[in-house]
Amino acid sequence: MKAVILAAGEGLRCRPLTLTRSKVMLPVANKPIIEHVIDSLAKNGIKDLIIVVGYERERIMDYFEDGIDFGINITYVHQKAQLGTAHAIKQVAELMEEEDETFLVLNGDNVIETSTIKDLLENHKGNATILTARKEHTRGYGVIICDGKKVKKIIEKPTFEISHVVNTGIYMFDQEIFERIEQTPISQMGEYAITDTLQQMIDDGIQVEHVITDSLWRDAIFSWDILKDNSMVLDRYKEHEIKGTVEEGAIIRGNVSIGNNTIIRSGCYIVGPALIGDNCEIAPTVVILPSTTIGDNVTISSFTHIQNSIIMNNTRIGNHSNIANSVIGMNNFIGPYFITEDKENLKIEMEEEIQTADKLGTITGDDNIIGHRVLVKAGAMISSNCNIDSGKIISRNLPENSIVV
Ligand SMILES: CC(=O)N[C@H]1[C@@H](OP(=O)(O)O)O[C@H](CO)[C@@H](O)[C@@H]1O
Repeated sequence: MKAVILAAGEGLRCRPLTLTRSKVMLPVANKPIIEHVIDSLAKNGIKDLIIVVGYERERIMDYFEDGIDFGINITYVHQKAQLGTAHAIKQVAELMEEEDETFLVLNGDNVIETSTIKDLLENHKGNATILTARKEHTRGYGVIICDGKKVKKIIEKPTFEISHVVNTGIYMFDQEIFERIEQTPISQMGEYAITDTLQQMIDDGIQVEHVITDSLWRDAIFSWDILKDNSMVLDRYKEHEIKGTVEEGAIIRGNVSIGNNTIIRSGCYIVGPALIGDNCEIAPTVVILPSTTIGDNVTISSFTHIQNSIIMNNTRIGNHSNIANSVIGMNNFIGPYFITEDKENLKIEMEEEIQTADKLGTITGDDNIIGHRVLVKAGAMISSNCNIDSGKIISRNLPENSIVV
């Protein structure tokens, strides 16, 4: 059986992190989100995968290549214009062979575990089955009204609460779906939505079923959501290994992974769950607290504290810095005494709506140069390619290529 991963969109609401990579390539537990999906497919015995790519597609294709290193054969299809989920699925029609009676469709930007798709694979019946999950807050999702296994209605992103059963965007379809997609009209949002296709099938009397999962399924809607994804994956992570060097006098507590060629200097205090990649240098007296992931080639200087954060590859952080509840992108050069302020239940304006982040410091994109003694106020985001002079306080979002003097 073939699987199809939809990975063409940018993930606008995850900017500034998605200015340089698509949402599916954002790292969670030191792996792109889409790699968690691919791992789950490979572990469930799926051998053939089609990835629908678009925005920043080279990054995806260069990383996974033909998929052999990831235990699966990958073919790529280019969706030239992002015209919705039904339009994305339609792109793979020509690659389906007669023996592919049914196929699995997944979003590339959702973190899942091996068991998430098991029940769907085992319980698919008829023309279409939707994998659903129960969620307390359903804002931003499609929700489902059902009668037992039978789906009665699928309502895309309702503005009021109707149901706590959400559409995960993971489906089993048979090939009839392609004809159904042809008959799907464009939505008011200007997209061909697979949820409209499914609703039309239901209206035409075709049985659409759902299977509910209790396993991990996390969709990062906003950039700060990857902090929670990261901490949930780290809590479940079982393959901890210390490959690098831990000097005498460094204290490591709980589940901590340390990559090849990484050196943890004497006097460091690291509490897991935490992941540290390859070729990192963690200077004496650095403190790393739970739910932190540090990428490859990262240098952290003395007396710096990091907690519940993601630090991506090739970043340097100066001494006496304090980073909490933050995401710091790739190739950043950050001077000493860099402080991120953080706040709980932070209100952030996005697309003219107020969103709430449970707890957030800063989100910083890639390729920034930040001087010493810079303070970033809670929720302020630094985009990419910015240059910030020493002693500055950043209290609002900085657009790309900003120079703060
Ligand atoms: C039109 C469509 O396919 N909508 C899906 C899809 O929404 P996106 O905004 O495209 O991510 O994925 C959601 C799950 O991530 C699901 O809840 C929703 O119903």
